[in-house]
Amino acid sequence: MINSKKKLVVIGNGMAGINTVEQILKLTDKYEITVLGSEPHPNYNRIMLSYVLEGSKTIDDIILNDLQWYADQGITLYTGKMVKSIDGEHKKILTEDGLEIDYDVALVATGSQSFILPIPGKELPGVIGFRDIADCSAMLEAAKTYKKAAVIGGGLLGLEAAKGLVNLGMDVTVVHLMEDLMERQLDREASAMLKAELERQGIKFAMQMQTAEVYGQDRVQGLRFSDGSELEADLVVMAVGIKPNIQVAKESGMETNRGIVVDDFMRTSMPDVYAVGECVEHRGICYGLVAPLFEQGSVIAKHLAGVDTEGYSGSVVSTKLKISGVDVFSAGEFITQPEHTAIVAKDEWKRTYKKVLLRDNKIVGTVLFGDVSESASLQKYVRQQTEMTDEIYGQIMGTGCGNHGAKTSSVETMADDEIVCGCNGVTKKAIVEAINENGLTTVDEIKACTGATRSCGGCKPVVEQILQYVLGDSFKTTAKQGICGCTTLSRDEIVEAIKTKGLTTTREVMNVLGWHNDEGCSKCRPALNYYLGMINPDTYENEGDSRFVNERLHANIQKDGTFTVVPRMYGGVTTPEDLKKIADVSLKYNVKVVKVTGGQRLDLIGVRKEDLPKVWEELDMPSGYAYAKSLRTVKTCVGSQFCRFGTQDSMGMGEVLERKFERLDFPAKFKLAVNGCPRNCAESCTKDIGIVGNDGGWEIFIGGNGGIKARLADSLCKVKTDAELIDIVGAVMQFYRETGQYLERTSEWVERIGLEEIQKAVVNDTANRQALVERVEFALQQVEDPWKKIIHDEDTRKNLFEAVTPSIV
Ligand SMILES: Cc1cc2nc3c(=O)[nH]c(=O)nc-3n(C[C@H](O)[C@H](O)[C@H](O)COP(=O)(O)OP(=O)(O)OC[C@H]3O[C@@H](n4cnc5c(N)ncnc54)[C@H](O)[C@@H]3O)c2cc1C
Ligand SMILES: NC(=O)c1ccc[n+]([C@@H]2O[C@H](COP(=O)([O-])OP(=O)(O)OC[C@H]3O[C@@H](n4cnc5c(N)ncnc54)[C@H](O)[C@@H]3O)[C@@H](O)[C@H]2O)c1
Ligand code: SF4
Ligand code: FES
Repeated sequence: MINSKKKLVVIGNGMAGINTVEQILKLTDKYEITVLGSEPHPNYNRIMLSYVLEGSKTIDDIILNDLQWYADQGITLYTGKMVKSIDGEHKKILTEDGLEIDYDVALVATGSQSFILPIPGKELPGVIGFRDIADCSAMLEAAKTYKKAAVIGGGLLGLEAAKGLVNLGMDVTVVHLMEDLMERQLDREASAMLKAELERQGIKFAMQMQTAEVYGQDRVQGLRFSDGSELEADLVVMAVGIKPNIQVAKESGMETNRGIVVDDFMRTSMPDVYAVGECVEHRGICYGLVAPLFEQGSVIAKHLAGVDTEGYSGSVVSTKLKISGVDVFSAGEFITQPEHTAIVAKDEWKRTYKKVLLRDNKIVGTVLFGDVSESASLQKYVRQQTEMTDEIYGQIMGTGCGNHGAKTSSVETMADDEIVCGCNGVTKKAIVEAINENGLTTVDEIKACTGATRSCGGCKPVVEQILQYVLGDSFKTTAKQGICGCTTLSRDEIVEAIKTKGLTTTREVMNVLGWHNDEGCSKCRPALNYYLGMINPDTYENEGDSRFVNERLHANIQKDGTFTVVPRMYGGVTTPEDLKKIADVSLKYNVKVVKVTGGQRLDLIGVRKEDLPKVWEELDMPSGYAYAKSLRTVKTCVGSQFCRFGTQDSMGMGEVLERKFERLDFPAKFKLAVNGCPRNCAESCTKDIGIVGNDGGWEIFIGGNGGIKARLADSLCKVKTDAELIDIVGAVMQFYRETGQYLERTSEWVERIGLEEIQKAVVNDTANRQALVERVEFALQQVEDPWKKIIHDEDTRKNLFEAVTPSIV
């Protein structure tokens, strides 16, 4: 039988080449396909090498198409085969070891190689790039013996490599040529925030350093810089960019420049020879991310299958750094120019930064740090150069009022054509249709069906949300979510392990429970610090470094770098003597504003960091904990002492409760209110615990919230005596402390645990209530006033308050 199929030979078994083959196979079976790759492996996910190095994936995990796949598709695969050139006249592919393979159509997909700086010593053992499995294995092996690594280049690759090496226990310095990290993707602000976060995660930096030489005898021993200084290193990773592999093209006489020159249909200057991927130069641009390469592959697949296509017209690229606990996103233009209108929001406390650039009111670029929840929408707006409107402003900035006030980044409001998976160009609509039409129930099934999540994996949380949204109640997460990217363990598993294994420090938890990331991240470290303190209140030593800056300094940082001081005023009641002290201190330390807070306290705004201990000393009042995940305030109404309607002494009870439970740590901030009668002047309905007096005693409400996600409190129970009230309040607090997830407010906790379950634990089961009360009493015995402690601690005063700037967790 005569084989009527055309011979398609692909040179390069990497991500772009095989993605193109996959797209061709979806459209046509008219090609007999042969693939030649110089690496000894089947096609794997190069992007995930960062995760292999970091320790969260193995080589096996990152194989995209195993050998069986090639066999199943009828593809002839040659691994470890280096192609030398293409003989266009005789239509043959020639390999370095003398093989000749006929072709009708050839596709060059040879990718890039690491750019190695042309400096003395570059060939010393221990100097490598980071491009393939071999490089990754070499680094994993080196880390077993050697301890000091230098990564040259503070771009995406260098930073991911550095984090991986830190995880392997190495002492890592990133040597960067420029003033800012990732200067090709980020502006100065985001770069600085990124650097601070990575330093916190254990990476050191040598900025604005030009490497002149790698020195060493039989192996690298260090770097010498152009200013004559040196850095010791027994492993050097060069991550200073990439160089397209164009040798085959040059040898074959194709037009090349930096890359292989192609037209909009990805045709090279040689007849019937196409090119795709990082080796390509299209309209003067060589791309280094998979999304544009897969778009190129789609054009080739359509063209070769005879499906109409407009051709490839270039891509707007966006990038995300793949380091757990560091969310950075950038798309389009990112440096503010005079012609731009810039929308900028920076939150130093939450460590988030958002910049959106407009030109002629069109969205042309964005940089996000810390909160990248709007990245998908912004990517679309940048790609389409969407006109800025009030609605879009409200959506992406999460501000404004009226209809566009609410932050609406949920999948429910996401447009159908919004691209969810940037790497593979998969829209929300495609995912929803795939779920509905094929009865999909897991992210893995969506991956197999649509390709979403298959490359960098950055879109997985959104894909999971879409799945949840489409399936509603029948949604079950199959892939268990860890508390952060450093672990797959849930909050309950971690708390259980701390108890059963007797773990005592955050580092011990991370080591014993196999954290992917030795240092943890800004999500898990404060959470572990809380769980450890909650479980071992008497023995656990609070780790200040694992707390947010406000909790370390016991004051709230403001946008101008000054702090606020809120002294405790039990039940919102003060005295002329205390007011006088507050006035004196405010005058003496030039407090900018004295503000009455929503919780009936006085807020001294604008205190300089170095003055904080002196302010506390002279105030001689307890800390009001306005900065902490702790009992903030007990708001009270006038109550029966003075009010005509009051049946209960709300001021008195508020003071009792506040004195009793102050300084107790909770998963999140905690607020109370006590009212003398159901008129509810102190607004119990929006508090974590709201107490309302009635004729026969008190009614207790829980789970109220007046914040972004407002929620009216649920009635928990009615009690007759003050003693019963205090017991149940204590039991609710302890039950929340023991079962709440770190940062989960009671409004979410009540919804998650269920009101009935809480009633059972703290109202109906009196023995359980008693046990909770005993545990909360025990925890309360350990608390002390932080301000008092600091006032008498010279070292802390000097190091924490008189040092130049606080390092922000
Ligand atoms: C560690 C790391 C992390 C990355 N992270 C991301 C990320 O998060 N997001 C993102 O979008 N991109 C990321 N990238 C970039 C992405 O991996 C590349 O853009 C993509 O792999 C390029 O695909 P390609 O097919 O053009 O090249 P490659 O995947 O490099 O494939 C080319 C293949 O051709 C082979 N070859 C070369 N010459 C010949 C020859 N003469 N004969 C036979 N075979 C040959 C090579 O050995 C190689 O296997 C990352 C890259 C690295 C190294
Ligand atoms: N998360 C991701 O998307 C991701 C991750 C890894 C790699 N990649 C891709 O892989 C490719 C390679 O990444 P890369 O970071 O090497 O490339 P890059 O070109 O993005 O960054 C190289 C960095 O090295 C710096 N540099 C250049 N010469 C230097 C010198 N002599 N000394 C010190 N620093 C020097 C540059 O200033 C630049 O910041 C890129 O295409 C990148 O997009 C992407
Ligand atoms: S809640 Fe009742 S007791 Fe309290 S101030 Fe208002 S009316 Fe008076
Ligand atoms: S965005 Fe990279 S896999 Fe989806």
